[in-house]
Amino acid sequence: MNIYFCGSIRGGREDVKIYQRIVKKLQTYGKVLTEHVGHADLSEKGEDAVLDGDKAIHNRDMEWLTSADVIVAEVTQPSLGVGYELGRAVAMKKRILCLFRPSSGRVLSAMIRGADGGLDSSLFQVQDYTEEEVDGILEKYFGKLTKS
Ligand SMILES: O=c1[nH]c(=O)n([C@H]2C[C@H](O)[C@@H](COP(=O)(O)O)O2)cc1CO
Repeated sequence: MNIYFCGSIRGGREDVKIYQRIVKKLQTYGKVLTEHVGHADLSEKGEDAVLDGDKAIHNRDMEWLTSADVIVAEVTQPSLGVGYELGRAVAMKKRILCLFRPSSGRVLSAMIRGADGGLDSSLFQVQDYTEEEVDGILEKYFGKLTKS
């Protein structure tokens, strides 16, 4: 299974430890295409090693998104890139799980919270969580996915 993980980079790296934890768990279910999002040494400048810069990052990520079976996004730290990826993924009719921590004190964008399809089986789901709960939430989500 190809998994595309979204997390803030230029939007700020405050949550990188949580991204790392999520990526590690996701790797037990399949190939995480965007593993770099969880790397502690990736700063909010973004990936600078890519030769063609931002265009190459965008085009590579859109290819990965197209090939993904499921998208998991940590949406607590607001990020234009993550919002864009989610919009593109919705247009591609991908299966999407968004994870948000209310303990951050932030209020999630209505454009994300409001996109939740409601039913457990819906393509777009938003799940509020605390860090301790994240492994269990992913186990439940991927448990259902692999059965369907
Ligand atoms: O260097 C990068 N590499 C990369 O893969 N991205 C993608 C993956 C992340 O889920 C998302 C982060 O967007 P932003 O940088 O606007 O926070 O965009 C974004 C950047 C920098 O914008």
